[in-house]
Amino acid sequence: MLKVEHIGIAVKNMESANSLFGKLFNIEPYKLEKVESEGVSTSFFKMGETKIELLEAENEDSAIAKFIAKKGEGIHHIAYEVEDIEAEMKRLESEGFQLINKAPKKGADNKMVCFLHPKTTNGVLVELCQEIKS
Ligand SMILES: CC[C@H](C(=O)O)C(=O)SCCNC(=O)CCNC(=O)[C@H](O)C(C)(C)COP(=O)(O)OP(=O)(O)OC[C@H]1O[C@@H](n2cnc3c(N)ncnc32)[C@H](O)[C@@H]1OP(=O)(O)O
Ligand SMILES: [Co+2]
Repeated sequence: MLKVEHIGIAVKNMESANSLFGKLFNIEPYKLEKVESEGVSTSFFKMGETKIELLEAENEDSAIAKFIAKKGEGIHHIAYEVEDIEAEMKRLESEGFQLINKAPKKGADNKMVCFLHPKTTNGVLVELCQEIKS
């Protein structure tokens, strides 16, 4: 794994969260992007070598909606950048980590992603991200 690519934070209202984190960081988000397949809208703040990703649910089936209903707003996941997501998925599965999605899927911010189940990662939802090379 190369670095912490982003930290995902679940928020109820993107507009107010963007305003709050914009004041906190004293910067504007560099990207607002909907990911239909995940039922989320996202907002990214660049923080040095890593990013903060705000996530708002677009529908009640969204993982973010369920998370907020159960746990409230807050840190949702940690994403790591990897060179070769398929190789990492194979390695991690052989190490006993549970893959939530068995194949990489298109995520936000030009990445292919997959998720590891929190019950196999000490309660922290982990996302792997590989940059989609143009
Ligand atoms: C891809 C776009 C973007 C990007 O960066 O590119 C994103 O990051 S999208 C982020 C939103 N999408 C996801 O999170 C997809 C992966 N998540 C899932 O598949 C589910 O949320 C899952 C499997 C983690 C939980 O599923 P579900 O909510 O249906 O089940 P439960 O509520 O029963 O949870 C089971 C168990 O896990 C605990 N849990 C749930 N979410 C989290 C979390 N974010 N962090 C830590 N733990 C979590 C939950 O409390 C349950 O534990 P239990 O002890 O049984 O209460
Ligand atoms: Co993410």
